[in-house]
Order: sequence, then structure tokens, then C-alpha cells
Amino acid sequence: MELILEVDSLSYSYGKENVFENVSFSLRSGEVMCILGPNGSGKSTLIKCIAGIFKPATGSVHIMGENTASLGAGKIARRIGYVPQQNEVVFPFTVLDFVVMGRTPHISIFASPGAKDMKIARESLEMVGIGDLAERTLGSLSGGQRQMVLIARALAQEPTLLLLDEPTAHLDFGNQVLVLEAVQKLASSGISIVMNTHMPDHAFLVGSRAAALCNRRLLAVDEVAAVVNSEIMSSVYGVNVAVREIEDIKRKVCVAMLK
Ligand SMILES: Nc1ncnc2c1ncn2[C@@H]1O[C@H](COP(=O)(O)OP(=O)(O)OP(=O)(O)O)[C@@H](O)[C@H]1O
Repeated sequence: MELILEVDSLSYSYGKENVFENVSFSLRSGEVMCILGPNGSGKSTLIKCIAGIFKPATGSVHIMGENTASLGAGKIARRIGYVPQQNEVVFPFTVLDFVVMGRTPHISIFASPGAKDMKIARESLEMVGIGDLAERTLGSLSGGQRQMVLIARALAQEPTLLLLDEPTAHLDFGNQVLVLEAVQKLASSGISIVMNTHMPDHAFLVGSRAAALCNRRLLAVDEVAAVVNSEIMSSVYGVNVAVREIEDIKRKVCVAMLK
């Protein structure tokens, strides 16, 4: 599998203190890296550094062998799709018009989206299972549908790497599962994915690997089972966590042990 992303010795600071330092990991095509960590540990900041939105204080991010620091915004946008945490600001666009905006990095500055761009936008909606919403307005959608639209817009960029910042936040159980199924499907189509999540179980469900960001550093980056275990999860979240295997489906789950 081709090496897609190399994050090397990254640190970032908003002021005097580093939010995180010495963060390193790599990702191959079709792999999903789940980034775990408590509130405020720097997961969103890390994703923004990878997306080229923030300039790290030290270290480098290479995408397909090229340093993002020397790639222009357009080239980064043709390789990396970024889905920020969902906010409630909704523009009066149709879903299709909004998703076709993801084609911007592929369209010359004086041109309008062409037939090919519209086709890719529609295919992106189909990929996340919401082709039937194309003509709806964004304001008429549920939170789960809106999250899928945001992912579809990033897919319209035809990215090699997709960055998802807590894509299941605020979604009900069923919509969380739909998002995870979309993540799984996109990864099996060859897209590499870095996904921030508050749910360690997501790593068991869709992760190729996991990383735990805590106390300004990556505590662990490894296969999921080596990161999502009782010792590391209890230490990261400061509560008692057990990991159990469900025999009949051969899958591990995280269980909070209340005092
Ligand atoms: N624009 C900003 N200016 C100053 N400090 C910031 C800014 N954005 C975030 N921070 C601080 O940086 C730290 C990391 O924030 P970040 O949002 O990256 O964490 P997170 O792990 O994504 O949090 P959460 O899980 O709550 O979304 C926090 O202490 C936060 O208060």
C-alpha cells in the first residue's frame, strides 16, 4: 500500500505553551487512523495542521511525498479533503450547489462548474448514500444529513486523504452508524482517512490504527487493540475503562466502569 501521509515531529502553539509536541505517524492508502483524546487535548488543532490551515511550530506534513509547507492551497485542496466539526451556520444553497463547491480546486479561476464537475458532485452524494437530497436546501436537512453533505463536498475534491473532525458529534445512534459505514466504504475505495472521535469504540469499528493524544503528546500510535485497551483508555480519560470481547461477533468494545 502506498504511503500517503507522513506527519513528522509536529508541534503547535497558540501562545506560550505547546498544545502538542513531537507528534509523528504515517498512513497508507485505504487506512483509517482514529485519533482519540480528551476535550482540549489538541485533536482539532492537529487536524488543522495536517490540512495546512495552521502552520506547525516545528515538524512537517508530507502528502504523497510532498511537504505541504511548499504546496499551494490549491494543490493541498486537490489532495486533502477536510470536514470540520459541524456548525449550525447554514447557507441558502441546494445540496448539489454546495457539494459542487468542493470542485473549486479543480476549476480554473474564471470558469464555472462544468458537466464533469456536476457529475462528480452527484457521484459524491451517491457515495455517502444521499443522492436523493441533491435538490433540497441545506436548511431543510437534519444534522445527520448535513454531516453527509459536508463529507460529500470534501469527496467532490477527489481527495487522496480525508480529514474528519468528530464526524459523528451530535448525531443519533443510527446516523453515527451511517457515518461510520460511509467511512468504511470510502477507505475500502482507497481513500486514507484521519478521523477525530470521542468514542474509542469507533476505532474497533473502522480503524486500521489508533492514536491517543493526551498531555501534549501522542501517548500511543499503533494497531487499534494496542491503543484501545483498559490501561491506556483509563489513563487518557481519567475514568475506569474495561475492554471486553463480544464472543459471537468477535469484536472488542470499551466499557465504562462506574464507581
Ligand atoms: N483559536 C484558539 N486560540 C487559542 N487557543 C485555542 C484556540 N483553539 C483551541 N485552543 C486551545 O487549544 C487546545 C486544544 O484545542 P483543540 O480544539 O485542538 O482540542 P480538541 O482535542 O479538538 O478538543 P475537543 O475534543 O473539545 O473538540 C485547548 O486548550 C483550546 O482551548
